[in-house]
Amino acid sequence: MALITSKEIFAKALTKDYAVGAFNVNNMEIIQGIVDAAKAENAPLILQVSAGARKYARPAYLLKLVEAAIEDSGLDIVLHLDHGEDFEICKKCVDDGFSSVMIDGSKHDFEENIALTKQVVEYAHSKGAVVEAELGKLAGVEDDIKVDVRSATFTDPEEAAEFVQRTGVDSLAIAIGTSHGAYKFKGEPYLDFERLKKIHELIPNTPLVLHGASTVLPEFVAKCNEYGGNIPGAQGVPEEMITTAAKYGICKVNIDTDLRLAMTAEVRKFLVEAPEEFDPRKYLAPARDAIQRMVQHKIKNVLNASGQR
Ligand SMILES: O=C(CO)COP(=O)(O)O
Ligand SMILES: O=C[C@H](O)COP(=O)(O)O
Ligand SMILES: [Zn+2]
Ligand SMILES: [Zn+2]
Repeated sequence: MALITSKEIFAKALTKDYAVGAFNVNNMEIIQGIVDAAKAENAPLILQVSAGARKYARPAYLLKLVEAAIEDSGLDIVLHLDHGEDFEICKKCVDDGFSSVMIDGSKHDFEENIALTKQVVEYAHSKGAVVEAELGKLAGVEDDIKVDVRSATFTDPEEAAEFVQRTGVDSLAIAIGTSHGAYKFKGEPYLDFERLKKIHELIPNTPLVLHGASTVLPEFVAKCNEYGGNIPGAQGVPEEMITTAAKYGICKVNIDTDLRLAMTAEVRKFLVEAPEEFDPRKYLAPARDAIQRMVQHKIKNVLNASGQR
């Protein structure tokens, strides 16, 4: 039971066409639900922390919670910085003991992204950590502005090959049509699988990462809306598309929105059905259990990572 890098688990995933779940964590109940699911499924696991999570939960708390999760579960776990904006936050997290960091240089031009990524790779590798970079832009989601997939800048396969060769990065997040949040597609869901296949063909040994990979599970959207929520038209990536993507080099699948929906649906339901209750444990416990069920479902039926630990 230890903090490990993703090197070995990605190498195995690449050869066996399954993907490793990378789940965003923000508090104890979310961590417990995810880790219990990975233990039950005997699956490799990445817990990832965004800058927003570091601000919300504070770094020291999250680090200790993940250490406790490793000790309590006996599992090897990857602790990953999600969407690191600059060298400084990547360095801070590596120095804090993260085994993996993402430097998200996708907002910079190609050469600037390469220079920034190389700087992070050099430092992280010197400390035994691994690095994820990003090439291509996911469409952002702002308030009620529905994502127009065409507004995203998809990853160029030849550029991806040059980027990996020049930076030495360990894994690469690519843009093929996904976006963060609950409103991923205006019309029919669409991922550019031809582009993914081409990227995988050019860099077959590079683990690829899919951000914005939540399905925005309809059952949770319906439950949220049934108990006072208001998220009409929320739509994500169909689960079969995620399973297909794992056959073409996608080794890491980022999931945050489905965690949020699973937790929020349970809390909303409880608060409507038990207005007399005011013990947070009464609604955080079922929320944690809902997260565990949802993550186990993803591992078993979407990522095909059960038993791959
Ligand atoms: O990409 C993500 C985290 O980096 C999460 O994506 P979702 O919003 O689809 O869960
Ligand atoms: O990249 C997006 C993840 O879902 C993290 O989101 P956050 O910045 O709200 O924590
Ligand atoms: Zn990005
Ligand atoms: Zn992301």
